[in-house]
Amino acid sequence: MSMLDGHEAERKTREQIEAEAELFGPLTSSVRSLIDATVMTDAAPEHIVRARALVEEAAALLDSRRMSAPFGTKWSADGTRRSWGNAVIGLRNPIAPLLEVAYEDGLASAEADLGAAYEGPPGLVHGGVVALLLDQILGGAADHAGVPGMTGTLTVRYRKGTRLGPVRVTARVDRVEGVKTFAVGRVHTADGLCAEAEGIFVLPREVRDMVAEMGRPQ
Ligand SMILES: CCCCC/C=C\C/C=C\C/C=C\C/C=C\CCCC(=O)SCCNC(=O)CCNC(=O)[C@H](O)C(C)(C)COP(=O)(O)OP(=O)(O)OC[C@H]1O[C@@H](n2cnc3c(N)ncnc32)[C@H](O)[C@@H]1OP(=O)(O)O
Repeated sequence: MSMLDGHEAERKTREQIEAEAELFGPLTSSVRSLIDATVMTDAAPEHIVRARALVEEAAALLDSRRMSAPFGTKWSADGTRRSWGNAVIGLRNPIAPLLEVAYEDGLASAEADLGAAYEGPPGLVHGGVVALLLDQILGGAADHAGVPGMTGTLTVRYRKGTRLGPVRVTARVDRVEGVKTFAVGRVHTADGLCAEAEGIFVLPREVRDMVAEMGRPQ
C-alpha cells in the first residue's frame, strides 16, 4: 500500500461540504451519546432489548449504501482538507473525542470531555487513549509548523492517572533534524500534569521523493 492512498482531491464545493457537515455532525453526536448511554445504562432488561432492536434498525439503514473505502483525507484546492474518519478529530467518527485543535504562537491545544467509554483503570482514562490524543496533537503541531510526518516513535510518560472528565492536551515542535520533526506535549486535568510525550514525526520517503520530483525544473 502506498502512503499516498486515501489522499484525494476534493470534488465538492464549500456549500456541499457545509451541508454534509450539517447532516453528519448531528448523527455523529447522537451516536456518541448512544455509546455513552450503552456503557452507562442501568435500564430495565426489556428496554435494553428494545434499544438493541432500534440500534440494529439504524445500522441497517446506514449500511444500505456504503463508501467504497474509509473516508481518508480529501484536499481542497485552497489547501484545506478534511479527515472526517479520523479517530480523534473526525467529524463523522463517533469514537473520536472530537478535539477541536487551536493553534497559537506555535502551541497546539485542545480540550475534550472523556466519558465512561474511555475508561481504563477505574475512573481513569485508558493509557492508550491518552497516547492517542497526544499522537494526534503532536502530529498536528508538526503539521501546522509546516514539517509534517507520520509518527515514527511516540514516547509517553504517565505521571499520574488521568481522571475521566475534562482534559487539556497541548503540543509544540521542539526541533527539526533533517526529515524528522521532534514534537513534545502534555495532558492536564484539574489534578494537574498527567502525562508528557515526545514524538518523532518522519515525512515518508515516498512523499519526500514526490516533493523532490515536483520541485525539479522541467
Ligand atoms: C499529499 C500527500 C501528503 C502526505 C503527508 C504525509 C504525512 C503526514 C501528513 C500530515 C499529517 C497531519 C497531521 C497529523 C496528525 C496526526 C498524526 C497521527 C499520525 C499517525 O497516526 S501515523 C500512524 C502511525 N505511524 C505509522 O504507521 C508509521 C509507519 N512507519 C513508516 O511509515 C515509516 O517507517 C516512516 C515514515 C516512519 C519512516 O520511513 P522512511 O522510509 O521515510 O524512513 P528512512 O529509513 O528514510 O529514515 C528517515 C529518517 O527517519 C528516521 N526514522 C525512521 N523510522 C523511524 C522511526 N520509526 N522512529 C524514529 N525515527 C525514524 C531514520 O533514522 C532516518 O533518520 P536520519 O535522517 O537522521 O538518518
